[in-house]
Order: sequence, then C-alpha cells, then structure tokens
Amino acid sequence: MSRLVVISNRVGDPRKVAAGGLAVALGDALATSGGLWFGWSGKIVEDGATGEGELHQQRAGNVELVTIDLSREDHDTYYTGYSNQALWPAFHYRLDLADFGSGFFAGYQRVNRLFARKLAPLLRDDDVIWVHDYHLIPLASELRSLGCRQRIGFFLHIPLPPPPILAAIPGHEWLMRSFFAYDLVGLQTNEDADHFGRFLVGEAHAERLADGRFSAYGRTMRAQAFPIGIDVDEFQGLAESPESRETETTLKQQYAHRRLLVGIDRLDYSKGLPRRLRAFRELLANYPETRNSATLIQVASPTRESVDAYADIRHELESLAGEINGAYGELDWMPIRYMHRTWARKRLPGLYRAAKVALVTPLRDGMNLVAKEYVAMQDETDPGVLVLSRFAGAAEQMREALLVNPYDIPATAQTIQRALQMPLAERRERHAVLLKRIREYDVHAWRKDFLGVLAETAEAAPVT
Ligand SMILES: O=P(O)(O)OC[C@H]1O[C@H](O[C@H]2O[C@H](CO)[C@@H](O)[C@H](O)[C@H]2O)[C@H](O)[C@@H](O)[C@@H]1O
Ligand SMILES: O=c1ccn([C@@H]2O[C@H](COP(=O)(O)OP(=O)(O)O)[C@@H](O)[C@H]2O)c(=O)[nH]1
Repeated sequence: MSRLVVISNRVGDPRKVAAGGLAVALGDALATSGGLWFGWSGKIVEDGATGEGELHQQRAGNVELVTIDLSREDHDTYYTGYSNQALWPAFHYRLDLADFGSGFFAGYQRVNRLFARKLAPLLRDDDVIWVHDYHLIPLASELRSLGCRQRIGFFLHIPLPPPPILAAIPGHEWLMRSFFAYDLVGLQTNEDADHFGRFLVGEAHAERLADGRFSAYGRTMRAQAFPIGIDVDEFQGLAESPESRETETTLKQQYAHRRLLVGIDRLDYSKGLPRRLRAFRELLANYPETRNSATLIQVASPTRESVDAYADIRHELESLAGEINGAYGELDWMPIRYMHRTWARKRLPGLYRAAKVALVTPLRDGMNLVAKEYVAMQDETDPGVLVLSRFAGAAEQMREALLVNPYDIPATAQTIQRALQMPLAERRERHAVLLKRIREYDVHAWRKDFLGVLAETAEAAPVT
C-alpha cells in the first residue's frame, strides 16, 4: 500500500491538543492511516544564528513527523507576510485588509522551494502526496521541477472567492498556474469549486473537461468540493474525560436558572466577533427577559498577533465586551464572559454540552469545525441550537441550523432569541438531521473520498 505524505504549514502531534481546524483534522486523519507529516516546526531561528532549515524527526504513534525550522526573515515574509497579510484577507473577501508588501512574495516562493528541497529526498516513488492550504500553493510545481512524478493532491481549507476578487491579487496568473502542477485540487464547498472553475476558464483560459477536470499549461487537473468533517466518535469520547465532565457539571450548576450561549473562535477578523457581540447587545436591549439571564461565554484564542489587523480586532472586541458588561452587568451576573486564551480540547465538550445555543457567525470561513463539534456534543434528548452564519462553509451542509447573515445585526439578534425559545420537538428534529449528516461525512469519509479521487486521476504527467 502506498504511504501517505501530508504537508502543511502547521504540524501537530496527532495525539495532542491543537487550536485551529487544520491541525485538528489532519491529526485525526493521519492517526488512522499513518504516514509522514511534514511542515514548519513552529520554531524561528533568529537571523544570523545557525540552524535555519534544520529538520527534526520524531514518531507519534504510526505517524512520522518531520518538521523544519524557519529563519526570522522567511517566517515574517512567507507566513506572517504573504500567507496571512496577502492571501488570507484576499481569499476571505477582504481586499481592504490585504497587503501585497514588497518582499512577501519572494519569501513565499523561497520557503516553498525550501520545503520542496528538503522533502524531495524523503519521498518514495509510490508515495501519495497531499499538500494543505494557502501557505503551500506552489509546492507541487517546486516538487515537479525537482523531478517528482508522484500523484499530488492539494486541499484548500479557506474560502475561494469569486473571480474579480482573485484577479485583484498581484501575481494571480502565477498562482493559478501553480495549481496545475497538482492532479487534484479539493475545496471546501461547491460555491468555492464554482468560483475556482470560473476563474480557471475566464482568466487562465483553461478548457473545462468532464468530471470537474480542467486542462491548461499542458496538464490536466481535477477540482471538486470535499467538505472537511470532524471525528465524531473521538470527540464524543472526549466528553467522558474528567476535565470535560467537570466543566459540564460546574457550568450546568452555575447556569441552572440562566441561559448559556457559547462562541469558540480564533481571534480572527474573519470570525465576525465584534458583530456577534453587537447582536448580543441588541438581544439584551430588545428582549428584556434575556437580561440577568442570557450569558455568552466567548473564547477568543490568540492567533497571528504580529499582524496589525489582529491586534486591532482584539482591541475592538475587548472594548465592546467591557462596554456591554458595563451597561447591562449586575452584581451577580455579567452578560459576557470573555477569555483571550486557547481552551484545551479535552475541556471543550463540557462547554459545548452546557450551552443552550452556539454562536458561529463568521463573516467568511472555509468550513468552521466548531459548528460541527457543537452539534456532535449535544444531548440528543435535549439538544442546544446552532446559530450559523450563511457565510461559513459549514452552512452548505448544515441548512437545518438557524442560518443568519452576520452583517444584519438586528436579524441576528432576533434569530438568537428564536434559538433561545425553540421548543424541544423542533430542537430535536433539527439536531437529528444535522448529526446524521456530520456523521455520514466525517473526517474519515473526507480523507477517504479525497484520496480515492486522487487515486483515480491519471499518472502524473511532467509539467511543461
Ligand atoms: O495555523 P494558524 O495560522 O495558527 O491558523 C489556524 C488554522 O486556521 C485556518 O483553518 C482553516 O481550516 C479549518 C479546517 O479545514 C476550517 O474549518 C477553517 O474554516 C479554516 O479557517 C487555516 O486555513 C489553517 O491553515 C490554519 O492552520
Ligand atoms: O480555544 C480553542 C479554540 C479552538 N479550538 C479548536 O480549534 C479548531 C478551530 O477550527 P475551525 O475550523 O472552527 O476554525 P479555524 O481556527 O481553523 O479557522 C476546532 O477544532 C476547535 O475545537 C480549541 O481547541 N481551543
């Protein structure tokens, strides 16, 4: 059987806690199949010091982890710069926040080349290679130029915007050409796949063939949606951990006579947190019965703090939370319990189970695994309600959640109130459909589906 080689910027020990859906999902997927996981070590070597590009190898169960250190300059231009200040905002429809700063693009190319150079000697002829996310779009073309002929798939975890937005990215022609070094490109939703296809045909003058295949630059590549899932059983198992049980019991006792809502996100501007708090304030203002009762626990996990837009969103959110608590709080009740830290994964089930309503209201999100985790953790006899942004990738599969437009703050407040008041029969009905769907297409089905389609693709042809 071929070995699976996964490459992503963020690498995690599949047996340990991680914040960020990619590391969680790949850890789950690799723990089943075994294989090699290659990526950044998380270590930055200060300029001038030795050790840049050094490889670290360790075994985690049946997974061999190989990680690489980055120099300060490479990290700042490739990860903080081009990946998170250019591609991330642009792909999340936020050209206003995009910075195509000088040096970013060169750093991005340099690190992709470095990854290829370090990885190529570790590869076997019959390996199946699976590259992940926007940090590494050109990796396959770098590997191909080193002579790699293995099948290579790519999965984009973030949204893919409509053609006019993509066309605003300087160098987009080069990026699109890079996709053609893959045999299969996976996207989160049908909407993303549709945008991608239209861009390839309209801008890259690709020919659209049958079965989602496109031909351009002398190669054929297939593109289709594979909505990422969670490991429902593993996550449900976590609910039995002592940490989770303690969290659940404590919160249920504390909120026995109140209504608990939960939000769990990285503190990213794409997650729509300030608008969520404004909708919550509107709820308190418009529905007096929610005062002294509705409490929102908002976990905002620190992320990419050296980027200005992330520092700005933190200040905005913290001042808003303070303002709302100041206006509505009582001696024995605060409407918002805000935590700027990462919650251990083993405690999350308890939090999900104690909350009557989950607020997942990103302005744009590739998928959003929190939405699926919340559903997976509910008590089927008395489930909570998911309020979900129509702009999260998860909304394509989770129509039975209460879908909202997070830009429409009054309507979001009204929907939260509807969630708080939803009768048991309706909650059970909606939850049962959602749970069935996330079980059917869980992280294992996602992995099998992607790798199955990749196996069907023709032998890799040389890149011209
Ligand atoms: O690695 P970081 O810079 O700390 O960021 C964490 C991850 O954020 C993004 O996650 C995406 O993938 C999820 C799983 O497919 C998806 O549900 C979510 O909507 C996306 O935002 C990013 O794409 C990853 O590369 C990061 O590791
Ligand atoms: O404090 C936190 C915040 C998030 N997560 C996990 O990080 C992932 C976030 O993935 P999602 O797809 O929702 O968004 P992303 O952060 O990848 O954009 C989920 O599995 C969460 O359970 C966590 O363990 N602790």
